[in-house]
Amino acid sequence: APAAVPPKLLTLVIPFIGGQLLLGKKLRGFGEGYFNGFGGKVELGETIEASARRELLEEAGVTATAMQHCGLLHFHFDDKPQPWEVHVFRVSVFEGQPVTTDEMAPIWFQPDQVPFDKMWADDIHWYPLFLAGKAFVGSFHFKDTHTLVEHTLQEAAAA
Ligand SMILES: Cc1cc(-c2ccco2)c2oc(N)nc2c1
Repeated sequence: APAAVPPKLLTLVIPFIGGQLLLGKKLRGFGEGYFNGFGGKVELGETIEASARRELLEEAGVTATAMQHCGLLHFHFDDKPQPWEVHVFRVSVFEGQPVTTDEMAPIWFQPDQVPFDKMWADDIHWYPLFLAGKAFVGSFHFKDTHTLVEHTLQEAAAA
């Protein structure tokens, strides 16, 4: 059987505080104008959780003081050989004030105002579970970065 390509590990960190979500608006480069949680690649030698904290500090300028792993999302793409494994974290307390950088503007949203039309196509499926405080596991098959073909999603045992 063809050797499986190990998944690319990524983190996705979303503060959910006082009933509001903090998302980052990409100001330039890949995905300009799109909104997402904060995150990126897990580097060699760092734990997934340490990577999540680092990304939140680098991208939003705040330090997570209460954070829980709440989701595991697997992605595979028709146009990429390597699958992606995204670890989603909910931050309920952070220290500091969110900072706008030249790359990213942090913006607070009411749950019913999340701009799904300017977000990854998988988000509209799992955000309801995230907002309900659930833990979840999902698998998403993308044709390319913008085209979601099919997905499965389950609530998981409490994180
Ligand atoms: C394939 C993929 C990757 C990411 C991602 C962002 C940061 C780290 O991984 C996603 O984020 C969302 N919301 N959907 C996503 C799909």
